[in-house]
Amino acid sequence: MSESIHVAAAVIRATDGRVLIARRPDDKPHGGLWEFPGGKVETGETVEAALARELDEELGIAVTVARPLIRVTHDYSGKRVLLDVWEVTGFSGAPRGAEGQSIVWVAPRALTDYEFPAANQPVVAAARLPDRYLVTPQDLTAQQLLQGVRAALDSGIRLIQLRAPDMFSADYRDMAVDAIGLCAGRAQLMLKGPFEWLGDFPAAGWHLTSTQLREHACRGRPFPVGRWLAASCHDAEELALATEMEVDFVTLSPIQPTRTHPEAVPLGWAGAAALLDNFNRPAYLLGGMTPADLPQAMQAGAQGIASIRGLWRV
Ligand SMILES: Nc1nc2c([nH]c(=O)n2[C@H]2C[C@H](O)[C@@H](COP(=O)(O)OP(=O)(O)OP(=O)(O)O)O2)c(=O)[nH]1
Ligand SMILES: [Mg+2]
Repeated sequence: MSESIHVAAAVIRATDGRVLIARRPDDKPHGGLWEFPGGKVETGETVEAALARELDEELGIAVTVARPLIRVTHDYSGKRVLLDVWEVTGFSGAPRGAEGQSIVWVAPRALTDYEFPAANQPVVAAARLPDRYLVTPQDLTAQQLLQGVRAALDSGIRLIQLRAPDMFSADYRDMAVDAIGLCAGRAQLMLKGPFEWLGDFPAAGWHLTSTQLREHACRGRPFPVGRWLAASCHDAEELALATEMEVDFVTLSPIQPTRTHPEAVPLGWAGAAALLDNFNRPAYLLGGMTPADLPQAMQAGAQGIASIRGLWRV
């Protein structure tokens, strides 16, 4: 296959969280579909320079703050595109459709109402997901857990995994119901438990263990898109299974040595970056991460960090 076309694109986020999308002109490839503004990186140009140039040309704005969000490789019938997507949170000027295209500011959850080119599915997921994924600690009472979830919501956490491996099943299920109620309208809750419970909590997303992933990946997604599906991955093989199963996002671990899994060999930053280079979906780095690690996690190609102790406040 010929070399891929490198494209710089922007998820431009306003202070109220809404994202700017543009309608591709009818006479261009994928005409009429919505897109994240951007265009081809020119020879000798850095991605950041291309991003700044395209957003000036297409929207008349000057980028001041941007960070790497996700890189997606996609084959359009023999034409390979590398979408290099950056999140832009600072710019000067008022965006307008400088090439005559329609533009619209959309709430993240409403992005799924718009039709994008095929490569964009993981980009839309990345635009909807936050940069921190809280995983709840073990060995807590239900009351302590719910108190911690409340504190996390108040501190701005928007994605939470209810992990309670030592809890009896009935207690976990009760707590799941309470946690779903607490998170409603404020955060996305992800449950982790026996595969047979999948259908019992439709308001919650589902986070598969790597064992469940290995066992069930060949059958594809267990439920349609629209409900979040995630998986725990530790190596290239599991990331490939996550792609096969069409999960929405993954955790990749361990990055650093951790107390939870002292025996596991850490991937390190370089190991994580190499794995993510060949993976097309949002990934949270897990294992010894704190919010201070966010910039480095993003540079490594991750959506952000997942953490137990690094994000738990009580
Ligand atoms: N900008 C952008 N391009 C996308 C997205 N999704 C997607 O598949 N693409 C593809 C379509 C094109 O094949 C390629 C980028 O093309 P483009 O038409 O924006 O390139 P450009 O701004 O340099 O335009 P031109 O000078 O070639 O007219 O990437 C997206 O969300 N944003
Ligand atoms: Mg363009």
